[in-house]
Amino acid sequence: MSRRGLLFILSGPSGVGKGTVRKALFEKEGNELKYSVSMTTRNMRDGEVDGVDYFFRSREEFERLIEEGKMLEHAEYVGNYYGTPLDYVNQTLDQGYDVFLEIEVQGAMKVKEKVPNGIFIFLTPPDLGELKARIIGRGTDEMSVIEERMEVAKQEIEMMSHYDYAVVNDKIELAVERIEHIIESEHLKVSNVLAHYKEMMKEW
Ligand SMILES: Nc1ncnc2c1ncn2[C@@H]1O[C@H](COP(=O)(O)OP(=O)(O)OP(=O)(O)O)[C@@H](O)[C@H]1O
Ligand SMILES: Nc1nc2c(ncn2[C@@H]2O[C@H](COP(=O)(O)O)[C@@H](O)[C@H]2O)c(=O)[nH]1
Repeated sequence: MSRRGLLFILSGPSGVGKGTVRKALFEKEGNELKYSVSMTTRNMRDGEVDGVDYFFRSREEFERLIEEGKMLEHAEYVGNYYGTPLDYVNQTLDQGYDVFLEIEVQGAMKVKEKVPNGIFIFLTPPDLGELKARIIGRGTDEMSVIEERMEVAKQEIEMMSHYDYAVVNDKIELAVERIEHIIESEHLKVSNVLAHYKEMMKEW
């Protein structure tokens, strides 16, 4: 594989279904798309596995990695750090694989500054009532945190204009199909096809 991979960023308000849709997408996509596991300082939830769901790290370690320039982006979200380890993303793109990030909006905007040719996808809820119902239904947050997440969600929805695509998560399978279509279309863009041919021609 000679072409550098494409970087896809799935973002959107808390509870809209980013994790659910991403997992369903990866079950279908096999090995072609690589998921970048994030790092966080929040506590592990029941059923979560270190290195699979997140790299769970202390605040001290996270801050050291920020200082050392090891994070592509990071954000403080509801009292904890979340961030994308830089080396994995760079190495995987260099190997020619597409990389997929699932991150909140502040972090996505930082990636946009650093990687303007990333493909930014905003996952939207069918409506705000459904968003709140999903966060409550998940049963992972206390009511005060849910209210905080809803306030952040309203500000985040206003950031949609900075994204390339908006995908409504009404039904999981439909949201996954919409994202698959986006990935396919991005591969057909002349700029991306041309980059692939330019790399090939260097080798001839
Ligand atoms: N299309 C959908 N229809 C109904 N429920 C959904 C749908 N997508 C996700 N959910 C449910 O909504 C809840 C929130 O989903 P999920 O945890 O994936 O959201 P998230 O955006 O990753 O949240 P966070 O940003 O807080 O990590 C879960 O209980 C999930 O099962
Ligand atoms: N800026 C980043 N945000 C991230 C990253 N990984 C996950 N997230 C987002 O944080 C919130 C909260 O997640 P939760 O697991 O505590 O519910 C959610 O919106 C995630 O998408 C990251 O690397 N950078």
